[in-house]
Amino acid sequence: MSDAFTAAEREALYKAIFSRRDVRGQFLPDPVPEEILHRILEAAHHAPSVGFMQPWNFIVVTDPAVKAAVHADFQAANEEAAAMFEGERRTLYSRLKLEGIRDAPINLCITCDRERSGPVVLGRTHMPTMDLYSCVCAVQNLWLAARAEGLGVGWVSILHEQALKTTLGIPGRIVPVAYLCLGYVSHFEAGPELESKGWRRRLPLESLVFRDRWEDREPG
Ligand SMILES: Cc1cc2c(cc1C)N(C[C@H](O)[C@H](O)[C@H](O)COP(=O)(O)O)c1[nH]c(=O)[nH]c(=O)c1N2
Repeated sequence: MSDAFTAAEREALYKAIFSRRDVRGQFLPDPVPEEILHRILEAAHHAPSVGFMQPWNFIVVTDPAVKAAVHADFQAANEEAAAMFEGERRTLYSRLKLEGIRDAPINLCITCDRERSGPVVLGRTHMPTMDLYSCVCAVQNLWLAARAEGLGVGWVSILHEQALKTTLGIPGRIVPVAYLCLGYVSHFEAGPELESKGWRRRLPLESLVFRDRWEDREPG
């Protein structure tokens, strides 16, 4: 058997990549079957990790009371965030829907245990944040697998780290990397909502690619 993907397999992978969206407002209340949740968590668990550290944990939140508490944390942080923008930009910011915490049937916090495999980790010695980046790889695996399952995912980072830790009872050494809203959706948008709502456009790829060395030019 060849190690290469067939054309259809390749297409399916790119379809997941290009049609994955950050979902905030399109969640349906339909329950997510346990075996599907398990499949996407397995996908996350098969992410690469520095020194094969596998520093992640997955806190699956379904209790409406816990979701409501996280939503209150979001609201407090979001008011602070809105105040950082001026004039029209603030008005636009305030109109954006930036979370689906209470609408999504499942919320999922992906955390990083920075001490999982002892103090010396193969590959992390000179770049200590690599364990955190490994957890982000797990997030992306889950996000793409969810898309292939027809499930939407939305990442909510408008939260104070300590407030989230307190609300979820996360111990001191553990870092919450991603708070995700997860569930079936009415539809997937064709492109990023921040683009369709006029917040920011996708930069042209060519403007971001350098050859051999850093080039001193602005993207876009
Ligand atoms: C680390 C990180 C953190 C956040 C996000 C993403 C990532 C990678 N995004 C989603 C972000 O806005 C979105 O990915 C981009 O706008 C591109 O859109 P698509 O993901 O392609 O739909 C996001 N979106 C949102 O509405 N509220 C949020 O708090 C965050 N936080």
